[in-house]
Amino acid sequence: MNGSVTCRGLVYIYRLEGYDVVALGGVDLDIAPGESVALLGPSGSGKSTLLSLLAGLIRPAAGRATVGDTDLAKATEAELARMRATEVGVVLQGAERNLLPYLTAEQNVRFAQRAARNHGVTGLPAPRDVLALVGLLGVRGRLRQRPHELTPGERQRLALAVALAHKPGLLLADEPTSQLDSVARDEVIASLESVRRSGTTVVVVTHDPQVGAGMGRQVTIRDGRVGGEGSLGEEFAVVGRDGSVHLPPEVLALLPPGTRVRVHPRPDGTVLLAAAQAGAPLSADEFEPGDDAPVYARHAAPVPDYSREVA
Ligand SMILES: Nc1ncnc2c1ncn2[C@@H]1O[C@H](COP(=O)(O)OP(=O)(O)OP(=O)(O)O)[C@@H](O)[C@H]1O
Repeated sequence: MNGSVTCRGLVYIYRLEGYDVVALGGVDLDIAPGESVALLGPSGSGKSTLLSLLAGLIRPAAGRATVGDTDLAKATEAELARMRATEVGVVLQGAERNLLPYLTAEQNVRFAQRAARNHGVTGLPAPRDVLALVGLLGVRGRLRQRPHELTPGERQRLALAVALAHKPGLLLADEPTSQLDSVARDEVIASLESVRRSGTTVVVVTHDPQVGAGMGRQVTIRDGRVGGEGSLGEEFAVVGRDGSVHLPPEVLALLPPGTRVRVHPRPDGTVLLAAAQAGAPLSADEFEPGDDAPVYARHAAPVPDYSREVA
């Protein structure tokens, strides 16, 4: 597997009782094989959701995403399970969640290879080699120690080793340095760099600028969309199952809840028109993109038509 990632107009919606949360509102992103990328952005911007999608743990609501040769929207459950077992390594937030506490470091890595073996993968690396890759081999006999006997930094590197046990083409790590001191953090950054040098694509969600600086490229996610690095520079809103539209925050600031808007279909898209002042006349004909817009048309926002794509 070549470890590449492609996302086009990727949308994910959490369906909750009575309302939807649009976690990703049209992500465009390309990651080349062997790249290392930090996903940065404020809390709640959709970073972990994107990671879960790339890991094949959840499915896109709309848009396209491919990891290597796997089309994440079209793959069957069995194909996604195979991808997870053979091609993608995932480090969940919190090292302990990735480790079995009663197994030694070496046994943890060996255990993590079982799923790949069950899928017929042969020629897996020796656990010692995987531990060496993340810098854990030869550290005071760590091989035979259990997770609680390791330092926090070593535990996190063991979590990386477990995710790499089946030699995946793509490593996805969610906040691998949270709650580590600066020395341990630097060790983890060095391990990630060594993983990248081995040819594995590395995608890391992080709040830590130092971790971001240690990656080859930083991609910022804001409000469920990729910043200037990878987007087409368009703003997206998504039509929910009940027909409601979740507007981007900057548009919501102009059109607060309760605002009356006219929805005007046009050949080139759909336009929302809202009066700036009570009683101001509304006419879709008066809105011409690029024109010196009248005051009420400044609030017009073209909304891409996702209604056929969102199931
Ligand atoms: N299981 C869930 N159910 C409902 N909404 C969710 C769920 N998980 C995340 N969300 C919402 O989806 C949006 C994106 O969340 P996500 O966890 O992907 O962001 P994040 O950038 O990883 O945040 P953080 O940096 O805090 O981990 C947020 O509005 C969040 O509240």
